[in-house]
Amino acid sequence: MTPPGVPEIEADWALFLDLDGTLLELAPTPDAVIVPADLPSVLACLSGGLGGALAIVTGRARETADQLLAPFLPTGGFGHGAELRDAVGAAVGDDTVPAPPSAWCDTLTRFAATRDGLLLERKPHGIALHYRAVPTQGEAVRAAMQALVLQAPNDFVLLPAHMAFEIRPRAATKARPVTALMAAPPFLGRRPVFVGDDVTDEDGMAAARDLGGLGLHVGRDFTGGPPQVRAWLARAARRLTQEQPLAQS
Ligand SMILES: O=P(O)(O)OC[C@H]1O[C@H](O[C@H]2O[C@H](CO)[C@@H](O)[C@H](O)[C@H]2O)[C@H](O)[C@@H](O)[C@@H]1O
Repeated sequence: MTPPGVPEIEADWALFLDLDGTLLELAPTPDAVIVPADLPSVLACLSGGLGGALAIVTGRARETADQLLAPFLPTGGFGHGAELRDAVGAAVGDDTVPAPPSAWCDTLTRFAATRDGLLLERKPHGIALHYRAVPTQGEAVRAAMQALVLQAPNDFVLLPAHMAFEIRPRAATKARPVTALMAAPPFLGRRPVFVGDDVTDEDGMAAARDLGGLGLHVGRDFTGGPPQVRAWLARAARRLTQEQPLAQS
C-alpha cells in the first residue's frame, strides 16, 4: 500500500533516490547491506518508464554504488554529490570538487586503530568514520574529525550521519546532482521528486522543491521504511511500463 499523503509515481516525474536508509535497510557495517535481488531490475524498469529520468543520489562512492546495484548502472550523484554521472553514463566535473588531504586519512586511521570497533571508510572525495559498533565513541569521533575540518573550513564540512561522522567537500551537496541533472534531458522539464531519510538528503529535497517538485521522507512519509519505498517503486515500474505506447511498426 502507498502510505497516506504519498502520491503515486507519475510518468512526467524525475526521481532522485537515496540509497542507504531509503532503498536499503541500514546494516551493522557498510559492506553488510542486503540488496534485494530484484532491486536492480526494478530500478532499470522504472527508469525506462520515466524515459531515463531516474537517479541515485547517495553518500556512497560511485564505484561502490555501481557494485551494489549491478548490473544497473545508475545515473546520479555519489559521495554526497561530489561525483556525478549523467544520463548517458559519463562522469561529470569530479575534478572541480576537492578531496580531503591524505594526511587527514592518516590521522583518522591512527585514531581508529587505537579504539576497538571504529570503521574508517575512504572515498574519493570524503572520509566516513563509523562508530555503530561502539556508540560511546561517537563524541570522540566527532571531536577528532571536527579538529581536522577546522584546518580548512572553507573547503570541507563535518556531516553527522547514521552512527558515523563524515568529512565531505563543502561544494558537494545532494542538491548538486539534482540541479545539474534537471538542466538537461531526459530530466529537463520533468517534476523532480527526491526521496531520502537523512540530514544530507534535506539538500536534495530542498532542491527538488525549489524546482517545483517534492521531497519525500523515509520515516515521516514512508513510515514503513525501505520495504515500503521499494514496493512503491515496483508498482510504478509495472504500471508505467505497461502504459508505454506500443512502438509504430
Ligand atoms: O546517502 P546514503 O545512500 O544514505 O549513504 C549514507 C552513508 O551510508 C553508508 O553508511 C550508513 O549505512 C551503513 C549500512 O547500512 C551503516 O552501517 C552506517 O552506520 C551508516 O552510516 C555508507 O557507508 C556511507 O559511505 C554513506 O555516506
